Amino acid sequence: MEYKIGYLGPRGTFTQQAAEQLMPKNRQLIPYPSIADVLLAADEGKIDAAVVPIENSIEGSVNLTVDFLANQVELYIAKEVVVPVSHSLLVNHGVHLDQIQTVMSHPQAIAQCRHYLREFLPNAQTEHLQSTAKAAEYIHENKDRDKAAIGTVLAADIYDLTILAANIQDRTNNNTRFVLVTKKWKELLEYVRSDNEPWKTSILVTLGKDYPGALYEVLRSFAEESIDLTKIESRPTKKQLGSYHFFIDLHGHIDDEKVQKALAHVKKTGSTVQFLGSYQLLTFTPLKKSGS
Ligand SMILES: O=C(O)C(=O)Cc1ccccc1
Repeated sequence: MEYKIGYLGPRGTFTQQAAEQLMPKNRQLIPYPSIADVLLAADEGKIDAAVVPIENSIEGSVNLTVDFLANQVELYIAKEVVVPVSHSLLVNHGVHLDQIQTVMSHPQAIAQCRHYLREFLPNAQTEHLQSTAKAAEYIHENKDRDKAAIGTVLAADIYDLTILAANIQDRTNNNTRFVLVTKKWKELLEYVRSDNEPWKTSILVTLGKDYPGALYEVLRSFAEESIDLTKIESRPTKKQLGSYHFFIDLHGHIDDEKVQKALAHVKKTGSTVQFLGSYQLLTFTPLKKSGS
């Protein structure tokens, strides 16, 4: 069995590196031009699963991914991986820093390199593209001599670019969480599960009606079962201003008795619970060839 795994492409993205490790065997990796495209392809059954970034240690949630999983598609997280993100400034061969007028990349990559850009390219414009590798591919194809891309060391190799500066991110501890999401959750879970890694579960809670202590009641349900929450984040429901739902990550598997008990209690308080997946963390192995 070969699984079709889509990822935010083109070749040379951080997402590709995550995808390679999330599904090391029996898979065909297929690049998609945007997060929306790859999630919709998985939702429509054109591919078996998608790999997308979901959260960054500096910039926070990747809202597009989180909102899609909540509202637009029915996909479940089967595995996660945390990838250390190191950005490089990529140019066509022979281009110098003082020639660069535009820096192109994924918005999060540009945001993560603000200090470098302010110090070394204070007059350059920035341009947002769908991914870091798209920017690298663009300047390669157009042979631009006044543009640079922020991207991976891998992209420099693929698109035949020079690394003008490496490790240009503001913080050395720049990590991004990527998830493997699928409609075939049970099947893929069997495939990617590891023996002794603890489980996490992601859910989306929508409060039934707004009354004092509604969120407190939800949180109490988990506290009473001694369930550890690792993340809680509110996002607008997009239905009306001031209406939110809550993304909650917790320790445990959806089938655990205490998780079931806590969720039953949450529902009893009038809130709804949308399951987003139970999954384990894969430990990322850094590439041998790296920019550092
Ligand atoms: O564009 C990429 O290479 C991605 O995989 C998305 C991304 C962008 C910036 C930081 C982490 C992931």
